[in-house]
Amino acid sequence: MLLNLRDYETAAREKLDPVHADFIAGGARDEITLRENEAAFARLRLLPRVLRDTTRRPPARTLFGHRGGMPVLLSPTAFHKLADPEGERATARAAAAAGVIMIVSMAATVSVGDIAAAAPGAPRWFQLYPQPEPGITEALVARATAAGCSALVVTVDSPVRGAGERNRRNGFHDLPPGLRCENMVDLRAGEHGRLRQIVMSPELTWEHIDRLREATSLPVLLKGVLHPDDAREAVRRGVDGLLLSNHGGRQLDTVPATIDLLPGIADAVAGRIPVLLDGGVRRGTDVVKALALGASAVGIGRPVLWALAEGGEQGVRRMLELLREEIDDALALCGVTGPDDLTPAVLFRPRERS
Ligand SMILES: Cc1cc2nc3c(=O)[nH]c(=O)nc-3n(C[C@H](O)[C@H](O)[C@H](O)COP(=O)(O)O)c2cc1C
Ligand SMILES: CCCCC(=O)C(=O)O
Repeated sequence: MLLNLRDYETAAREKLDPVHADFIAGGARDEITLRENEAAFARLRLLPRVLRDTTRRPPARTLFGHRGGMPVLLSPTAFHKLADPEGERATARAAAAAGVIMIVSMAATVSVGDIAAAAPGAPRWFQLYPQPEPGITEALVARATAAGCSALVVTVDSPVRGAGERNRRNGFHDLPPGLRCENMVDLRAGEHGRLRQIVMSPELTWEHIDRLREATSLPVLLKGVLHPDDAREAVRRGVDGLLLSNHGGRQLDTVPATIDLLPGIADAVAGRIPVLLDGGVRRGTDVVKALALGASAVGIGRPVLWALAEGGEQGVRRMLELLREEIDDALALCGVTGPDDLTPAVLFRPRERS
């Protein structure tokens, strides 16, 4: 029975090639961070208020001009056609129906233009691994802009590709025949959408971010800043937002859970730019915890791919509906009457028991 986000993984595994299921589920190395993301949410305790009339509770927020129905985004994930033949088209339609922003992966198996055509008018952002050659990065930005993307999410936690040992054991190194990284087609001579076209480069520096910001008028968010000093540097350089993420435990293993890093990052940023968070969000209570600790919204990664594999567009729609119901339920039970009630006071701290 599909009662919650975790149930979609079980259902999806019955339909997916086990090698592809491992690609989705897996993390880097010992998968310590992968487990920690969910474990850290589970360790936090909520402390509700009562008798406050919570009839009007959804804290809809405006993010770069988009007022969402719920404070959830689809984090960028590669290769949706591994999960469903419609791939990112199906995801985009489901996101549009739920009124949530889809962050299209640079490694999508449908081009960003075709994704836009599948869900015209829907809010979407584009995720980018900056390429060492500025011309290629700029060509990608041009494709995303032409497809109506309203923000760029630049992934900065990948100077090298994460070491997923499940993929190594399974010999999964590139897309199966017939599938391509469609955003990359015709960008480099002699390459036609193979995964290796997406270069994860140790050469990247803050200057690449400055240059990207000069080349676009779109808001630029950084995905994968974990250190408060880097968060301050991002603000200093005029970055428009942060997506606090450890790549779902797929890059450097043994970094902390994002929810444990959030208070430090929120302090460093001090409200000057929005901070979003992803990693291990599976429950409405996880969303409430992240908002209470200073996130403007949260992203979900794997549950989207599991739901897509389970039931295509309808699967993702239903999964998002379940999450919406859970958020609503958690807010009501916490006694939250509006955004101002979402403060760290919603969280129970044992040492402040009086
Ligand atoms: C199968 C898969 C593919 C991913 N592909 C990308 C990607 O192309 N670009 C990126 O920035 N992050 C990528 N991520 C990381 C997600 O954006 C996100 O940070 C992570 O999945 C959030 O954690 P969660 O899966 O626990 O919700 C990927 C994650 C998964 C599981
Ligand atoms: C170049 C594709 C990378 C996908 C990714 O980021 C991941 O699998 O975590």
